[in-house]
Amino acid sequence: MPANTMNEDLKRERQRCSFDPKELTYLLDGGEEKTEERRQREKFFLDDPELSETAPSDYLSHKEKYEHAVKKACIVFKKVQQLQAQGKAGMQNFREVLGGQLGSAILRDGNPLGLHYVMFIPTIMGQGTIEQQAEWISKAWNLEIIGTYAQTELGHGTFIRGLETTATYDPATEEFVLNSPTLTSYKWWPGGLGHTANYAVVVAQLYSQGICHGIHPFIVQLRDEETHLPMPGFENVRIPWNYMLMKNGKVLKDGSYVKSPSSKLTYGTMIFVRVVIVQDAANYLRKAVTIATRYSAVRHQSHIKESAPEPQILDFVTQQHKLFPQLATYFALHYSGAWLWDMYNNVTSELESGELDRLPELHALACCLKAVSAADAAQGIETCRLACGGHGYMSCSSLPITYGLVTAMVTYEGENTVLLLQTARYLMKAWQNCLDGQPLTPSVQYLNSVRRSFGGVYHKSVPWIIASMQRIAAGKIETAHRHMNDKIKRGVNSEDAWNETSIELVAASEAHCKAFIVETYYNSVQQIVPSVSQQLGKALTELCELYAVNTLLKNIGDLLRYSNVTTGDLENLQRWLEELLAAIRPNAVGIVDGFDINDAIIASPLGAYDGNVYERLFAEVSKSPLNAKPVNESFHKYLKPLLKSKM
Ligand SMILES: CCCCCCCCCCCCCC(=O)SCCNC(=O)CCNC(=O)[C@H](O)C(C)(C)COP(=O)(O)OP(=O)(O)OC[C@H]1O[C@@H](n2cnc3c(N)ncnc32)[C@H](O)[C@@H]1OP(=O)(O)O
Ligand SMILES: Cc1cc2nc3c(=O)[nH]c(=O)nc-3n(C[C@H](O)[C@H](O)[C@H](O)COP(=O)(O)OP(=O)(O)OC[C@H]3O[C@@H](n4cnc5c(N)ncnc54)[C@H](O)[C@@H]3O)c2cc1C
Repeated sequence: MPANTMNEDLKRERQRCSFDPKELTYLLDGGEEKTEERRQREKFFLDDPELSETAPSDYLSHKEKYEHAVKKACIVFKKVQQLQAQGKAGMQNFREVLGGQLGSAILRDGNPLGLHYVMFIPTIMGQGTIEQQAEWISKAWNLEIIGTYAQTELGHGTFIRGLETTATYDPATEEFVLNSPTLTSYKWWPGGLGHTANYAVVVAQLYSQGICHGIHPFIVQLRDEETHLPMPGFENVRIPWNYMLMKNGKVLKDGSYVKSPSSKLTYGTMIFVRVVIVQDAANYLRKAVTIATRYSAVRHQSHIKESAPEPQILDFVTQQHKLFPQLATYFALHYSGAWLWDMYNNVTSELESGELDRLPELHALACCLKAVSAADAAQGIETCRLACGGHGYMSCSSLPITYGLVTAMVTYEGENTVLLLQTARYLMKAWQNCLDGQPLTPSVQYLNSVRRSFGGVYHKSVPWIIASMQRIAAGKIETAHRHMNDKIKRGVNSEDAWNETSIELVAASEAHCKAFIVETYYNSVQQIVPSVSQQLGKALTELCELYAVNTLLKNIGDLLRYSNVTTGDLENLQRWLEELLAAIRPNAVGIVDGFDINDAIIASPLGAYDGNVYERLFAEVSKSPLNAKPVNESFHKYLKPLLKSKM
């Protein structure tokens, strides 16, 4: 590959960008100093020869992939410890390096220690008493033990009240006896459970004094700490009394049960991970859209005008319509995720002081934001892949693996439909409160004002779009509420009525979430614009407008159904969309440069900073062991005899 050459198209793109991408980088990182720290941290890991790929992991066996992953995870851990010793890393960095964008670049096929940091330690922190935290956290933090989170069973993932594993308290020995007696009660799916972890938080039905008290978390040793041999299977496994995490519900030594202030506090780790997923989904989307945007600036194909040379494919408006909404979606999810993270931290500290009032609203928002961000990021990444034509299909483009990672988010930590129905449950109550004149929580306040007016004359502004989306959400919530109640009035019992209305309930929940995202994104941009250069402010505003217009246009049917919009208004919206695509076009490469994703994290010949797409693609395929010899043995073994026999 020619050294130090920069693709000419990308050079031109960088010259025409209206703002300085560095300003965007500093904004996203939280300041120049933070950017420098992040870059240093990335360099510290990515420049380590032991962590760089010798060959793409595609060519390794399943077993080899696992062994490489463990080796790298251990190197990464030691390096994080070094940073920690220098006061340069905390829990947040552990998550970033072991689970986030940087981590997934180093450990492309997953991190065997991921669940240890993302769920095992947070569960002990959130569910353990002070004494239990003191006992377990430092051991876990220093990797004296390796944990995972074992909740899902072969028979149940969603309906956790239906888990079959039991933990029965035996006051005679002051122990719990854990049992997974059936095939369907096997713990199934927990990351690291197979070969890596030697401890787990096991979620089981608690029995004491003959009464079932529902699911609770227990620390269970899975493997010997020295030999790593598995402990005897899950039949009558005994663990000491203080291995039940007892910050919330407790069993006293005599077997009496002390209820938690809310049974849902046991579900705290799930809320935490859902909140983290929103940011994580956004980051994967920004990686995919960086790849597809740079590639589209370098790739020339076909004609716009017969008389002109083949254009960059980024000049096709349909290509812009595929990619620029993904750029905007990144920002929308980034700001909504940041908002949710703040709310999570505030509500968590309220819970610490016994205030539970805002837990239902946090749960409702975390559920729908996790669902919508996972689904939209997955769909956006797939759009980016398709936008790269055949080259996007290649594994080395990194787009298929990125899609694979993000589509898993749709299922794990609460399957999306199930989570949207949880939010719908909250919305149905909110609508009832609205009808009854009861106070509403902040995220559903809009129901009151929308109920009073279904009107609103079109004007070209994001606030008009926000009001329209709130109108759609309120309309859908009202329709689902009315349909469900009609069924109940006709004698259908409320559970069946819920199931029969669930298509509309899910749609209402999605509409509520989209309205929330547009509003949060808009408010964030409004706050930022005065503090950045005029050029960056303009670019950020255009992206926000694009997100709003595009989201509304994707819901034309709903808009026509729930507002008094005219066909003329719709034409105006379409024109606005096209104007925005044209306005964003010169800045597209600058925006993805502003994301400042290291080439080693991009890990794609299509998306490197220098734009040497074809040279890098060639270099990539030459790594395949299949290309090492001109004739593969299978020719002599199988093809040649077959060809001979035909003669
Ligand atoms: C940087 C690092 C990046 C790392 C990225 C991440 C990688 C991570 C890798 C991770 C890998 C993947 C790891 C994994 O996958 S770990 C396994 C994750 N598993 C799940 O998420 C299971 C999903 N299921 C559930 O959460 C529950 O069973 C649901 C919610 C479905 C029903 O439950 P249940 O049947 O018990 O409840 P109900 O429907 O009768 O409702 C009863 C009431 O409870 C309220 N309620 C319900 N839930 C909550 C809650 N949480 N907080 C507060 N309240 C809650 C609810 O609003 C209702 O309130 P009300 O209406 O009565 O007032
Ligand atoms: C990559 C990955 C990693 C995972 N890691 C872990 C882990 O570390 N620890 C752990 O404990 N678990 C883990 N899981 C399990 C995960 O949490 C569950 O798969 C998830 O919660 C969904 O549950 P399920 O598989 O039982 O799906 P199901 O609930 O069986 O879903 C199947 C279908 O049924 C529908 N459905 C189910 N219930 C309802 C309902 N009430 N209303 C309407 N529709 C419904 C769903 O919408 C879906 O379409 C992981 C899963 C994956 C894919």
